[in-house]
Amino acid sequence: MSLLDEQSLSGELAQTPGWERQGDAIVKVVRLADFAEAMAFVNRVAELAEAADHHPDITIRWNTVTLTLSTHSAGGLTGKDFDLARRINAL
Ligand SMILES: C[C@H](O)[C@H](O)[C@H]1CNC2=NC(N)=NC(=O)C2=N1
Repeated sequence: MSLLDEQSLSGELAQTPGWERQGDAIVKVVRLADFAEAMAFVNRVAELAEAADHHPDITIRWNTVTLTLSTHSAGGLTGKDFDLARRINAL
């Protein structure tokens, strides 16, 4: 999977609402009702990540989940990140 150039990144971001670029990654912050809902959401993300064999960095602070996606093996953003981001958006 090859790194996306700046023009492709802009196009992908425009099709991936709720995610913002942070350097070599894209980030989404999701607020749930409470910690239990945050954990349930993270577990659904985990299922998608396992199915895709592509895994976000995840932090959980009570009801707030921060997902960070980057393709570590490529050293930056690839189509895999945006594919998974859009699957997460569809949850
Ligand atoms: C062996 C396995 O396919 C790799 O380690 C995968 C797993 N999940 C991954 N997730 C992410 N975000 N980047 C990777 O490069 C990556 N590599």
